[in-house]
Amino acid sequence: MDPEELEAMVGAVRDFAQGEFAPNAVQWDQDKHFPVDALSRAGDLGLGGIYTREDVGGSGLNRAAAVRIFEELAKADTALAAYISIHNMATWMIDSFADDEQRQRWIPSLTSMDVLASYCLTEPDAGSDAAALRTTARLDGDHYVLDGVKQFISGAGASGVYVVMARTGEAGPKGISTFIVPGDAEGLSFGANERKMGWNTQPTRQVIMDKVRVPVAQRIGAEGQGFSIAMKGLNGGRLNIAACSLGGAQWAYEQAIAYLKSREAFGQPLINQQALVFQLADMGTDLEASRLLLHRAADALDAGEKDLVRLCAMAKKFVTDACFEVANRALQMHGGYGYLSEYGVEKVVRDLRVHQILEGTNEIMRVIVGRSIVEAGK
Ligand SMILES: CC(C)(COP(=O)(O)OP(=O)(O)OC[C@H]1O[C@@H](n2cnc3c(N)ncnc32)[C@H](O)[C@@H]1OP(=O)(O)O)[C@@H](O)C(=O)NCCC(=O)NCCSC(=O)C1=CCCCC1
Repeated sequence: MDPEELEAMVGAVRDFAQGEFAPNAVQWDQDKHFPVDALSRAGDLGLGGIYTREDVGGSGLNRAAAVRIFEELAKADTALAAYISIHNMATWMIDSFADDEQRQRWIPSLTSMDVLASYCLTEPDAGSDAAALRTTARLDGDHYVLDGVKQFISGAGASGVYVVMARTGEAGPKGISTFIVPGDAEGLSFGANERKMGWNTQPTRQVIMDKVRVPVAQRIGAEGQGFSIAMKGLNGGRLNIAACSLGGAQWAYEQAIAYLKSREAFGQPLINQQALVFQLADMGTDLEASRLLLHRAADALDAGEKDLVRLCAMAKKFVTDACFEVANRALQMHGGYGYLSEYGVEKVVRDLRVHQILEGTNEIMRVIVGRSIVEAGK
């Protein structure tokens, strides 16, 4: 896609998100409503397979374009943008690692978002130490039989496709494989919708598998390749989540500037207070630095650079931490109004907080970056 086409696409996404998501986001958040109809319209715009190949209905864009798109979506509803990110991650994993027959079977309905997807790695007793997962997939003739529980699964219950990492062999990362489990599989059930601080425009539930039979053909990649597939999905997922933090924080920052210009105190507009303008200077700098690091990492992922894992982890850690602080400061600048739901800023703060925890905590991002620094000596 040439730069002009990309700008047109980003503009179309902005118009769509501002028209469809932004006017409803606060109410959806209050009602804990997952707007699947709006997601279906996002699918019409090509947002179900942003970096999925075009022959199966994907948009075929690169990761640098994807982070632009997630930033725009998140300005309208950060939590819903984050769900779209997860759907894209799961769709990409099937597109990249399934055989052609499976791609043709599953991907077109995912790229159109007629069917939604969930990514199932975390378990009640295996979060940061993902390679310790205990869900099993036992071979039985031409099927695998899956047993186990997945925790904190976005979209669970509403999704029609679950990309599940399960153990087919030895302990540790080499014994894990990846499966496509359809939402109507016998033996599949879901826990209650979790009550959360934020991310209320998407459901989070356990996915419970009790002797779920899945044809061998629905294993994606080779046996034992599942951990690597899951981590490769997460490299891009971490950038998308960072882009969602950036979009949410950029929106909150612009709201704060407008508020400071309109609000008078002590006989003059608040924007005349240098203490506040200095804060805006820090916030604007952090947003720009976040954007630069995010795009550096996206370019590295696009080019398959040797350091891509380190750069994705750096971007996820830096951007989600910096942008949470920006959004929180924007709330403070609104005074008491920042605490009211109708202003929308407190929703962004609640939504962004979890980005420091999920898709690898920011402590795990430091583990990844630290290991790489020690190994490379720089
Ligand atoms: C980094 C980590 C702590 C490492 O683990 P170990 O030391 O056990 O494994 P180790 O020896 O580092 O590695 C094994 C193989 O795996 C490759 N690989 C690892 N990372 C990556 C990577 N990023 N990209 C490509 N390959 C990777 C590694 O090279 C090795 O392969 P090799 O043996 O050399 O052939 C890993 O477990 C991790 O990251 N946890 C965070 C999980 C975590 O992020 N959840 C998030 C779950 S999803 C989530 O939170 C969601 C929330 C909301 C909804 C969506 C999902």
